[in-house]
Amino acid sequence: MRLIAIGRMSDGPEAALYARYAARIRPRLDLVELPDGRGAPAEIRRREGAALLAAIPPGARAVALDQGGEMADSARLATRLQAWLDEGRPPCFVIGGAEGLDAAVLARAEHALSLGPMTWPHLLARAMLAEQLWRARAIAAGHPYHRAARPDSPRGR
Ligand SMILES: C[S@@+](CC[C@H](N)C(=O)[O-])C[C@H]1O[C@@H](n2cnc3c(N)ncnc32)[C@H](O)[C@@H]1O
Repeated sequence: MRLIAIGRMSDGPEAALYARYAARIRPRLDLVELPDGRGAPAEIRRREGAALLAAIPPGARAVALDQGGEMADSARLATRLQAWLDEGRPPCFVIGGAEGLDAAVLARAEHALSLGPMTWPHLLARAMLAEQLWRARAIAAGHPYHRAARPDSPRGR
């Protein structure tokens, strides 16, 4: 599996968090970091979008991380991920920069995945994705890391 993302992580807390989960994921998750674009917001999105598109291998199953994407629960993601792997087309996840993903990247993606309706910083989104991929693989393997049971919320949804 691959993760293509805008921005370079230094040795900050986001990098440590990402590394903690990414190291556990099988099949392994290769990280490709691309530099932040320069210019006005629309130009940044366009330039970063072109770089992201160029980094997606031809024929790869691109999966965009996007607020407007599917809001799968962890079990659903586990099922999806297993199906993608069984098909022999592992996902190539794509995370945008501060200006978000260009429309061309969203159009290229075969699937869009949401981490919820809130906007997350792109470096944190990487760590959250890595944790969810590790959790998804733990679910698929029957590993006790994931505990699905939770009480009904008194506030509803
Ligand atoms: C700071 S966000 C970009 C915000 C941008 N204004 C937008 O609306 O997309 C940077 C990247 O992190 C990822 N991201 C942030 N929040 C997300 C969420 N709730 N679900 C999925 N991806 C998210 C997306 O790939 C996004 O392009």
